[in-house]
Formats: sequence, C-alpha cells, structure tokens
Amino acid sequence: MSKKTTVKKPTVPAMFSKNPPSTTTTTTTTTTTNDKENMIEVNPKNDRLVPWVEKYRPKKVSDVAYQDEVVAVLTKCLAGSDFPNLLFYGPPGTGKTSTILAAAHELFGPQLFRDRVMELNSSDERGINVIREKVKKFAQFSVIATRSDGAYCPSFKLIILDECDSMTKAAQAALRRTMERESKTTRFCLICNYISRIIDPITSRCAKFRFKPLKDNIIVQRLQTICDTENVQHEPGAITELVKCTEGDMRKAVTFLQSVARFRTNTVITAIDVQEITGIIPENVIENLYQVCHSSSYEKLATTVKNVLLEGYAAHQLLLQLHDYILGQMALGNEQKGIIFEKAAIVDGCLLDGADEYLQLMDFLCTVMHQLCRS
Ligand SMILES: Nc1ncnc2c1ncn2[C@@H]1O[C@H](COP(=O)(O)OP(=O)(O)OP(=O)(O)O)[C@@H](O)[C@H]1O
Repeated sequence: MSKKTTVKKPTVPAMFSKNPPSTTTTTTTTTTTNDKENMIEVNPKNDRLVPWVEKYRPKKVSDVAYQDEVVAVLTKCLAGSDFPNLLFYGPPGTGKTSTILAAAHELFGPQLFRDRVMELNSSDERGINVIREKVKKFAQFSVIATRSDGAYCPSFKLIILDECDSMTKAAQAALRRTMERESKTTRFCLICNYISRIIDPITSRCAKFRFKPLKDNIIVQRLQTICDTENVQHEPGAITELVKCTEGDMRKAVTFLQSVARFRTNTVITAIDVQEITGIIPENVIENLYQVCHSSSYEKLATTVKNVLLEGYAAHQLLLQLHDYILGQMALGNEQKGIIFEKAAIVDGCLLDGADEYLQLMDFLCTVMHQLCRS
C-alpha cells in the first residue's frame, strides 16, 4: 500500500569522520556504506512501528503549524534573502527542531544535508570542549554554493545546537567568539526552552523567535488529519478530551493519539480510552473533591483523598485539574482564588521535589476548605 521509505538515524556529521567529505558538490546516485549505516529501512509492513511524531514531522517549513512569524522569515531566507543566526525558544513540542530541520532540508537538499548541517544536542554535549573541538572545526570548512539540481543553495553551513539552555556558561562564552569569527561560512541555530539561561552576548547575536504553545483547534485539526490517514475512528468527543491535557504540546498530542490507537479496546476510540491512556481524571472525581471541601469535615476529606489516590490518579494531574475547576467557581472571590493558587504553586513544587502525594494534596485541599468557609 504505502511506498518503501527511509528514515535517517541521528548522524555524527560526516565532517568529523577521519576523511571529511569534499565540500564541492559531487553528484552521486549510489548510496555509500556510510549512508546505508545511517538509514533505517522502513518496510511498509513495519510502518506501524514508526513513531507518528517522526512520521508526521513537518517536511517543509510551510508544513509547520501556528508559528507564522518564523515561517515567514524562513520562507524569505529559502528564496535567497540573508540567513541570520537564529535563536528558537519556547515550550516543548511546539516545532522548534522540526522547523530548522525542514528549513535545512529545503536549503541543502538530500545530498548536501549531511555535509552542510551539524546537529548537536547540548544535553549530551554541553561543555566547552565541544565548542572548541567539534563546532569550531566544523565551522572552519568553507563550502561552494552549488546544488546538483540547480536549486538555490547558500554558501554557508548550518550548526544546530539543540537544548542549548543546558550548555555551560563557559561553553556559551566560547561560542560567542566562534559565531563572530566564522560568520562568513557558518550560521547557527540555537534551540532552547528557557531563553533566560542564554547569556546576553549570544542572544544579541541572533534573531530570536518565540514558539507559542499550539492552540487547541490547531492540534485538533492535525490529529484529525492523522486519524484520517491512519484510518483511526473515534467518537466526536475523544479528540477534544485528548487535547485537554496537551497544554499546546503537539508532540504530546500525537504521542497520546498513537498510544490510544494502539491500545484501544474497541474499533472506535472513546473518551474513556483517552482518559485511561492520558491519565486525565474524570470530571466527577474533581467535582466530588471540591464538594467534600464544602462539607468542612477534615475526616471526610482525608478519606476521600486516600480513596482517590488508591484509584491510581496522579497527584500532579489532580492538582492541575482542580486548579482549572476552581478557576471557574463563582462562589470564590479573586482574593480567595489567589490564596488557593499560591498554595497550588507551592504544592506543585513540593510534588516535583518528590514530597508525599497524600500530605501535599491534603495541604492544598485544606486551604481550599478554609477559603470556602470564608465565602
Ligand atoms: N508547529 C508544529 N506543526 C506541526 N507539527 C508539530 C509542530 N510542533 C510540533 N509538532 C510535532 O511534534 C513533534 C515534535 O516537535 P519538535 O521536536 O519540533 O518540538 P520542539 O519544539 O523542538 O520540542 P523540544 O523543546 O522538546 O525539543 C514533531 O515531530 C511534529 O510531529
């Protein structure tokens, strides 16, 4: 049914092999041993084993959803405008890595991609040595602006530093010099979640783009397209239920969809299937907890919280959903909600640090109870 396709394994840039490839364009249609090693054959029969996040990763810059500013700038760059050093920042799963990879594929084409692009993940390699050895070495090679298919091809190479907010300050400082010195031959694309962890001299050398969490309707559209392509049937409310817990993260949405599609109990995906896979807590559980807070009985609250935790619901998810539920309650004033949410933030921090789920939830719900008594 589907064609036989190939997916690239993460590569060590060819530049760092003992014999760096020629930087002039030599067209060859045969696949080298090295190329073969870096390809995962995707047999149509095993097609279902491919993670959908990879299968549906945008192939072209124009496929990237909802990040209009960066798409507009990169489209101009692809047409021949100057290509600045880039800094992409924003929450996970919003398309930062996909956007630059798509742009690089369009700029260099499949044959030059391996020679012209170096992708480093700073979570693994975050020290100054990587900048001194790998980045500097790669940046120093000069290249010729030709492509065998005649398409526009710039005369620079691209270094992608993913998760660069975990680079040490010394490494960032070393990068600053390299960026300046090699500006004729190399462009950088830095990707991070927290821009505040990047030193000013680096941010001021880059065009900065904030990737926004994707709107629910954009995620719904994308999931619907995937469902149509993969022939996944679902109840009308199932996709909306799934999107509820994604917080604008498309990766999370697509991963959940694939999990639900694989482990569903019926041919048609239901909202219950989604709740079981994603860990979303049914609305009545949240309502019940809130009502118990109204009763002002500490013993009743303690028993209910114990029972809810015994059901296997995660305290963090309970806290998230209680937050949204309380936000919509008219019975509580702004000041009371402020006190409750301040407590929610403290409890969330404690849970992340590994504190006891029961004690933390009790702490939070006692605050809710207290504020309800005041109203
Ligand atoms: N804007 C988007 N348009 C289309 N698909 C997207 C978009 N954002 C994310 N995706 C989907 O989510 C997957 C992960 O995206 P990507 O790796 O680009 O996220 P990221 O922002 O780099 O995340 P992280 O900060 O965790 O590295 C992609 O393979 C793609 O399927």
